[in-house]
Amino acid sequence: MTCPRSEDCVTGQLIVFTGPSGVGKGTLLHRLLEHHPDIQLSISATTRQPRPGEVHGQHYYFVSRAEFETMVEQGQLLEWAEFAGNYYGTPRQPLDALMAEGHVVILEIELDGARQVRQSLPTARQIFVLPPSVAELEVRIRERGQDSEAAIAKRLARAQVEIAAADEFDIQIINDDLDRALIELEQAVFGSTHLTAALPPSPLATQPPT
Ligand SMILES: Nc1nc2c(ncn2[C@@H]2O[C@H](COP(=O)(O)OP(=O)(O)O)[C@@H](O)[C@H]2O)c(=O)[nH]1
Ligand SMILES: Nc1ncnc2c1ncn2[C@@H]1O[C@H](COP(=O)(O)OP(=O)(O)O)[C@@H](O)[C@H]1O
Repeated sequence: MTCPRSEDCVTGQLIVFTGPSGVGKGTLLHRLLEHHPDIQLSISATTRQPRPGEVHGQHYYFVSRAEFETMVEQGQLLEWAEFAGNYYGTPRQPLDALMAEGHVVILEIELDGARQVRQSLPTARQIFVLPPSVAELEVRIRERGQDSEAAIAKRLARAQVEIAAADEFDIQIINDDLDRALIELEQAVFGSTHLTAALPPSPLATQPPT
């Protein structure tokens, strides 16, 4: 993470980024990293099968259930959870290295994992992304076309529980208009009183800074 004036910069900042399946987490993070390539995304381990276009070691570490259970037994994971019939977890060692280098690191993880991190790393900033409505969430997850009917049903059922927990998080962002949600995410990550003031105006900002 490079900053024009180090005293204005928050380095080694951990961000937890949570939201129901299909809400737009991956889309928002992809756009955020286009504008802020220094931000690091933690690469999770999962037992889910790769989706078309997903690459081992880039999107996830795709592992077997036995391999995942070994990672848990050996304490290799900062947090882990079962979600929609698969395991997901954050490898501890690569995260520790990125944090030691002073990066802004984002964990894109589900609710149970966010709760574990809230206990173990309470200084992590926790952000929850909400859909404009549950109906819109279902439209998005269906139109994405990457999940079976059974998976969609499990994920939508879980979404109700996750949405009900949104107020546990430091910041809530409604992903209705993507550009506006992205500006809110940028400000949530950098802190509206910290880096945004030190950075050139975001190419995303359509409003003059207040
Ligand atoms: N607890 C935890 N959840 C994770 C991790 N990696 C991904 N997830 C979450 O697992 C859920 C399912 O992820 P995925 O199968 O990629 O589906 P998507 O949310 O529809 O893109 C999402 O809520 C992710 O944020 C992890 O390392 N730990
Ligand atoms: N603001 C938005 N308005 C409409 N569609 C969106 C918006 N944000 C994301 N999408 C679409 O919703 C679907 C799910 O987005 P994705 O980023 O895969 O969600 P998640 O990573 O949270 O599961 C994708 O097809 C994406 O193009």
